[in-house]
This record gives sequence, C-alpha cells and structure tokens, in this order.
Amino acid sequence: MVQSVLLTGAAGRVGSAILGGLADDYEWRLLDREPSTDDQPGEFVVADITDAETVREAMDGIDVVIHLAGDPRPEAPWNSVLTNNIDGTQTVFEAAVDADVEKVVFASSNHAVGNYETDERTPEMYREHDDYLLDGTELPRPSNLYGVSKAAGETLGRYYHDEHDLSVACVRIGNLTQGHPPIGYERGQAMWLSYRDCAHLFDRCIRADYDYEIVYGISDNDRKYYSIARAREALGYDPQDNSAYYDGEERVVEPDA
Ligand SMILES: NC(=O)C1=CN([C@@H]2O[C@H](COP(=O)(O)OP(=O)(O)OC[C@H]3O[C@@H](n4cnc5c(N)ncnc54)[C@H](O)[C@@H]3O)[C@@H](O)[C@H]2O)C=CC1
Ligand SMILES: O=C1O[C@H](COP(=O)(O)O)[C@@H](O)[C@H](O)[C@H]1O
Repeated sequence: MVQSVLLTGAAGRVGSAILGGLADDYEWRLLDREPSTDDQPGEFVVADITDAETVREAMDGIDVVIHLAGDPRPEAPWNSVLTNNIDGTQTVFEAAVDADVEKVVFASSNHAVGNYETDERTPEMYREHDDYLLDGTELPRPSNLYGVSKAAGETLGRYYHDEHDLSVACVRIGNLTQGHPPIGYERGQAMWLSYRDCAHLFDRCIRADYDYEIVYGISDNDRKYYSIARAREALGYDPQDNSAYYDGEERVVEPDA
C-alpha cells in the first residue's frame, strides 16, 4: 500500500533532495512556512510548525512524518533554535502521536556531536587513514546552540517513543551538497551526503521497521568518522556515493570500478 508522508521543511535543500528521488513513490503532503515556487508532487500547506492547530490538521491521514523544518544555521541564535527547532519539534511529535502516526523521522545534525572534533583529533580524524569513528551510541556533545537544539530533538523523540510507542529515527545528517562533495573542505568531504544517498536513506526510514534509532546520514566516504553500520543494519541503508570518487567537481572513479 502506498504510504502517506508529511514532509515538513519541504521547500528547503534536504526536502528537495528527498522529493527529487522519491516524488512518485508516496502520497506526499508538504509543509513549510515559505510557499514553494517549484511544481510539487502533493498538497502544499503553508504553515509554521509552532502553530499546533495547523500542524495537527496536516497530520490527518498521515502514516509517516519526515520532520526537517527548522533553523539549519550552525550559528543560529538561541531564540530562533528554541522556537523553531525545539518548540516546533515538540509540536510536531505531539501532533503525530495525537493523529496515530506510525513513524517520525527527525532531521538531526552532525552538530549534535560536533565537539568530539577536539583540537587533538583534528584534522587527522577527517582523513582516510584515521580510524576514529562515532557510531550513534555516544552522548551528544554539541558544538553550538543549534547542535543543542538537535540533541533536544533526539531526546524528544526518545520520550515520544518510550511514552507513546511512536517509531522514531533520528538522522544525524552530515553535509548535503548537490552534484559533488564540498571542495577544499576535509571535514565536509568526510561527512558528505549526496542527494541520491539522501533520498535513499529517507526512503529506508519510511519503509523499515524500528523502535528508536539514531543513525548518521552520510555517504560511504573513505574519510568517514561517522559509522554507517547502524543505518545499514537497522534501516537497510546502502549508499552509492563516496567523496573519494571525486576530484573537485568531477567524478573520477565509478563505484564498482
Ligand atoms: N543541509 C544539510 O547539510 C543539513 C541539514 N540538517 C537539518 O535538515 C533540516 C533541513 O535543512 P536544509 O534543508 O538544509 O535547510 P533549509 O533552510 O534549506 O530548509 C529548511 C526549511 O524549513 C523551513 N522552516 C524553518 N523554520 C520553520 C518553521 N518554524 N515552520 C515551518 N517551516 C520552517 C524553511 O522555510 C525552509 O524551507 C534542518 O532541520 C537542518 O537542521 C542537518 C544537518 C545537515
Ligand atoms: O547541520 C548542518 O550541518 C551542515 C554541515 O555543517 P558545516 O559546519 O560543515 O557547514 C550545514 O551545512 C547545514 O547548514 C547545517 O544545517
């Protein structure tokens, strides 16, 4: 049966990567406070996620919520992350439980654990020969207030799973860029997430069965310091891209070469 998916933050970059790969695969309801200028595959609700009543209405008949809406800036000030990322995320989880939604997929971030990147470990940990790996079982160690808000979102997910039996997947997204990995930025290459792997990962989050998961959302980069073992095991994630296949903007190695 085709599932109905509510995508918050649909007008943004991650939303565009997901819809670029999965537009025809689900019945979509899209929500964003900014109206989208693109052609959209489903009904588009212009709303703020802190508006509990409208968010509740948007959940009607929905099986799975992908919750992306929020302030994505690592340098975002506290008042913005408190409102958009923490209060908004609590509103989304609460409405999902009220509407008997099956799963919520929460867009967490590398910045929830950014302070594991200590002066002693960097830049070596961004390089292929270094075997330092975070696996999602470590405690949050945010690098900014934005990262604090993402750790809070993961904790809200834990609460709504334990207390209300909602299935929750928190995806600590790395660095999503279209076409090729970041250039001249080792950290960004280590945590690169290609558009196609992004769509595939969120597809797996919609389809897989799980209780509560924290996984890293990156491609299969040789430089990685985030393990993708849990995403493979719990969700069936099978990424196709690797920042090592690129020389600048150009893909120089094919995956099965
Ligand atoms: N792009 C990346 O590499 C990463 C993104 N993320 C997370 O993924 C999510 C999406 O990020 P992007 O697409 O890059 O950001 P974006 O800024 O391109 O998209 C976010 C969307 O959310 C909407 N939005 C923000 N606050 C809202 C509110 N209160 N109510 C309704 N809509 C609201 C914005 O209008 C925007 O369209 C964010 O939660 C971000 O923290 C996490 C790690 C990396
Ligand atoms: O959470 C996020 O992380 C990415 C990557 O972080 P950066 O410090 O390497 O830029 C960032 O681009 C994105 O805007 C943010 O939401």
